[in-house]
Amino acid sequence: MKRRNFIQTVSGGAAAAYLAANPLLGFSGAHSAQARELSEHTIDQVLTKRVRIQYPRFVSKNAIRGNHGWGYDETICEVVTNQGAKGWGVTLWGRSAEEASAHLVGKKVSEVFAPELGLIEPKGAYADIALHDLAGKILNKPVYELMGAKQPETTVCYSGMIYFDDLTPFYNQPMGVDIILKECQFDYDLGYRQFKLKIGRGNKWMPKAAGIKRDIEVTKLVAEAFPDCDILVDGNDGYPLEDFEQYLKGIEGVKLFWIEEPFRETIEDYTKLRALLKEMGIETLLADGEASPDQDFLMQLMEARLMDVHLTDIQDIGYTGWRKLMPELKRLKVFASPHAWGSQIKTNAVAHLTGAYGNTVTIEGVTCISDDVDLGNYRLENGKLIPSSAPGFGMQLNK
Ligand SMILES: O=C([O-])C(=O)C[C@H](O)[C@@H](O)C(=O)[O-]
Repeated sequence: MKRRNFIQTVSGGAAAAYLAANPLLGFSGAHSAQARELSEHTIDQVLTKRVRIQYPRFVSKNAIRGNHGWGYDETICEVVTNQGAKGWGVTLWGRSAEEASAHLVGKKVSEVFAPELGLIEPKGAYADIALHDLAGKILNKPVYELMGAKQPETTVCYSGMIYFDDLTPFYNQPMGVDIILKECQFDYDLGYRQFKLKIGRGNKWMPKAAGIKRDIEVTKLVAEAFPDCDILVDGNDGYPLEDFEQYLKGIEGVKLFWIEEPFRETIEDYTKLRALLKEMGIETLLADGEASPDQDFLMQLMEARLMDVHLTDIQDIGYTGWRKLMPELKRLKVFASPHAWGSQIKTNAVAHLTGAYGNTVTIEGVTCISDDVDLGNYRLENGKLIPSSAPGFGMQLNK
């Protein structure tokens, strides 16, 4: 995976230049007072913990991966200061706990973190999200406010938990398409008004023609049963362009809010897909950049106007990386939707980021249950996710 280093590009001396070029709302005079408060805390510990996250139902396969199951153990980082303040969050993939600990322990919070920027040095990346929570908790502000927004911009939130559950055996028989409708109803009752359907059953799990037929059937059934909801589809890079054309023809008349990662992104295939959509009179958004993102290539896609929504995962470039990316997306007229699959811990954290920066077309919702984590006061209202206004991310570790 190629990671354009968004954190590095704003580190050290470059940080001051970056800040000068990207003034954010709400920081002017508050700067030094916040820095002073953060300087009263010295980091004592950078801990790694595991918390159990459970899904409200079994989550099955997507086009490329087998059953996701009932949940998983999430690795989180907790940062503790000499004053007893604690902040925590999911870690960044591929970043080192040891490096973060060596860099952060013994330093004042203000030396490693600036509210208007995020992490100052990339060495602390493992704790990037935890430091945002910590700073919010010390300054007694929700993270969106820490980043300059008095009130969060609220965004619709889609259910990202609808997998190929029709293929899951129940007493040795696949459950069939009804289960997808039941799951949509379950999510509707939770407050979702957007459903993301996984497609690409023919990539691995069904004969190709039957898989495309099933994808079409499921999409049409959901559209018919929930006319007041948006439908998003995600091929997880498992839908070659020719097959995807068949799928689009099969669902004629169904409005898609977005098409996500139908195939591994290339300029050539996305150019053809754009042309096809135009020819078929289909208006939708093209969302990409989640799976093994190559940020330089994504930039090329965006500049060529072949991608409408940027999806890189929050654990990939982190909070600080996303904060750097957000103004670039606005300049390119591309929407944001930091990918949050995995757990509600991520969904909730993303709601603060998008709450502060806006320009987000929807947020990935993953409803969870956990004995280890109090997931805080987040609400789905009219399909929109309202972030907690408690300090930090407003979530607590139960043990
Ligand atoms: O957009 C999404 O939520 C994903 O594509 C998540 C993936 O389905 C994830 O479950 C995986 O990697 O298999």
